[in-house]
Amino acid sequence: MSGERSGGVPSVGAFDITVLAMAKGPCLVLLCSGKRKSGKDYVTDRLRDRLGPDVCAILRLSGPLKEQYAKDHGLDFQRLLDPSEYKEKYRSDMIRWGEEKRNEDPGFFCRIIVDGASQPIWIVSDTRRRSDVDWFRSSYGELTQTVRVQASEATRRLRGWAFTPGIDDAESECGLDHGMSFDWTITNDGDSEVLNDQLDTLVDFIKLKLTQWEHAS
Ligand SMILES: Nc1ncnc2c1ncn2[C@@H]1O[C@H](COP(=O)(O)OP(=O)(O)O)[C@@H](O)[C@H]1O
Ligand SMILES: C[C@@](O)(CCOP(=O)(O)OP(=O)(O)O)CC(=O)O
Repeated sequence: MSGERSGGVPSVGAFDITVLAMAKGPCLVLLCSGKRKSGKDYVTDRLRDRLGPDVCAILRLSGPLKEQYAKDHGLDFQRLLDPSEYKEKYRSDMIRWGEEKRNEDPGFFCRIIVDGASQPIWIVSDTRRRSDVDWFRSSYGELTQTVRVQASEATRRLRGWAFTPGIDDAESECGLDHGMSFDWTITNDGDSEVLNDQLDTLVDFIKLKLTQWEHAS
């Protein structure tokens, strides 16, 4: 169940849970959002560390977006994935490019990232727009839960953030600021004990859902 591996080979438990997830669909879809440098990637990575990669998939809407944008513009896809200045240089144009795609088809990136996900717990690490939330809610209904990662501007500045007009005041950063009530809010201001306590509570909830899901016919 925990996805433990022995000698690099998936355990029977891990295999079973994958088969179950492929047959039943996901157990829980966590839609994670937060401002730049709030720690969305950090927090979602820590959640997956606790649950194990056989149980938990991190799905990034920006993954297929960056991949196609990199191909079209002759850029280094891997470098666009890092929390680096390279990504920041292209962010504004990637936003414009992604919005063109979403305007044609709001589910475009959502469908790509869920395709083939074989784990029961899905964490979408970068939900930014109401259309993303709407797509997941209409596709997975009550399996969806929203998670907001929160950090103060001071903390985000320490992590390299600086307010950039056209980005920090646009839909990409502000699309979920109003009209949403989040199921979970994780405060990630640098105190690891505070963060761990919040993750413990969320992981307990996820494990409970997993147990119910495994035993439901
Ligand atoms: N609780 C934390 N402890 C240590 N470093 C953190 C923490 N949260 C975020 N960071 C670091 O801050 C930077 C920005 O975090 P990241 O997860 O990339 O933010 P986002 O995905 O929201 O832009 C990264 O270098 C990350 O490792
Ligand atoms: C064009 C983007 O997808 C770029 C997002 O890149 P990341 O998801 O890596 O960003 P942060 O983690 O918040 O720094 C934004 C969008 O509006 O789609």
